[in-house]
Amino acid sequence: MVPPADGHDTIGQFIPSAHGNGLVEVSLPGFPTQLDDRVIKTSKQLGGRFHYNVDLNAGKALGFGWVQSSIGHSRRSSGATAYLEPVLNRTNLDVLTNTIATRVLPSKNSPLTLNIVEIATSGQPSSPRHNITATQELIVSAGVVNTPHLLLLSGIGPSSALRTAGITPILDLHGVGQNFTDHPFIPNYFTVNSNATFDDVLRNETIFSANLAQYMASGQGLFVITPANTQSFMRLPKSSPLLKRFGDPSSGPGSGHTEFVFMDGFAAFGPLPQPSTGHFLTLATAVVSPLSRGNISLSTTSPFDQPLIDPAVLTHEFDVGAIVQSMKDAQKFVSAPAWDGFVVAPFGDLAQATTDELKAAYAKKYATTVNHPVGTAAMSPKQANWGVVDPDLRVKGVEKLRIVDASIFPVIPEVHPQAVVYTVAERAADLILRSL
Ligand SMILES: Cc1cc2nc3c(=O)[nH]c(=O)nc-3n(C[C@H](O)[C@H](O)[C@H](O)COP(=O)(O)OP(=O)(O)OC[C@H]3O[C@@H](n4cnc5c(N)ncnc54)[C@H](O)[C@@H]3O)c2cc1C
Repeated sequence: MVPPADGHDTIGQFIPSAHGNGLVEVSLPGFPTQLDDRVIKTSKQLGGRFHYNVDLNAGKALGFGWVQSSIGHSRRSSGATAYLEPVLNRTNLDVLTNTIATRVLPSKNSPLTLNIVEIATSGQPSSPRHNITATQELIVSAGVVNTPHLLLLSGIGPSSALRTAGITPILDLHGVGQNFTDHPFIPNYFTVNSNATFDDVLRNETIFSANLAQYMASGQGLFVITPANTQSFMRLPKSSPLLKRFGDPSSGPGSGHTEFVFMDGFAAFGPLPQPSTGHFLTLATAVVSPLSRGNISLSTTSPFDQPLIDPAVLTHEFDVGAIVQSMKDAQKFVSAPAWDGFVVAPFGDLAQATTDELKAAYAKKYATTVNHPVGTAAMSPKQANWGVVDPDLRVKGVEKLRIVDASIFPVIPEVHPQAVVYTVAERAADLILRSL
């Protein structure tokens, strides 16, 4: 945890002892918005399911509190900046840019050993192809969409679907590309009585350029934030009929079912563009323990064509019911006294979404994903007949091929996934070292 960009006093905004000094830099919001105090005050006033949580990353994820972002010294801190850049001068490391892996290939059929990667060195369909053979093992980390894409192109996946797509199967592994899970997300828009939202920054090129210039020159101002400074994770009410009907899909009583993210302006998620006039609050709500499952499949046999992605957003009734509950919770939250004189009214279709049925229709119209997909090469127990990798992240039924990315998550975490991806990667590094 490093100081926020604006250097403000963070006492009471996080629990220092819950944070270490790892490689990825994390900080609290470095530019205040007019929503921040209102959110914190309301959560302290309402309590219960809406309670304040001083540090959402200190082991108890429920409640309302400050967003912690992987931002250090006003810049994004990431796997690239924290882990890769510092070791780029190592003699045993080569990074090939503008290069894509097009297939993994066997060096031996019995036992099936997949330790050759075919690459296209200029990243174009016409690029020359080269094969690189790993002496130890291949590690695929192409992400939730492209890891299953690469496996399917290589003939690893559901055999009948592969044959239909024109690929000769080399390993019948049904889980490849299945179990796609993401957090469905909707914007709840409210008109507000304020000229200080970020709406005019997005509408007016001069104001936008001034904000950008300030950020570039000093690392300060609006562009230093994500732009959400506060958020929450909430449980459904204990009496919710959804829990009775579907059981509890979360990982336990300390984990959320829904999330709120507060943005000080019109965030154009979903089908509606930013209106040309007016000032807004976007209270985005998400389901973080969804039961809908989508999939990734081949559109063609070319590695240069995107695969088909079916995110299956809000296709399970639990998810629809939970997002409707989040909309009611959002309305209750912004009706608290701290918002008096600021929030004017629900905006657009939300104003008409007065019943559960109409809220569900609104959610289906406006839903998108939070870009938190996981699960398309899921980890399962060693003997399980489902899943794609064993607990040591080795691909089932294959030698010398491991997967390390968010595709191996069997279930979606009820939080944002970046830190969990890094945790998996750290664990994988230990497993790989131990196996050498
Ligand atoms: C717009 C957006 C916003 C997000 N915001 C947040 C957030 O605020 N907080 C949070 O926790 N999470 C966020 N996420 C989610 C987070 O970024 C992902 O969960 C995480 O990056 C997944 O890591 P990964 O290693 O599985 O895959 P990735 O980070 O996607 O890495 C895969 C890598 O493989 C490369 N690759 C793919 N195919 C090939 C190929 N064939 N050959 C060679 N290389 C290939 C890609 O270029 C990429 O570099 C966001 C995601 C998006 C898209």
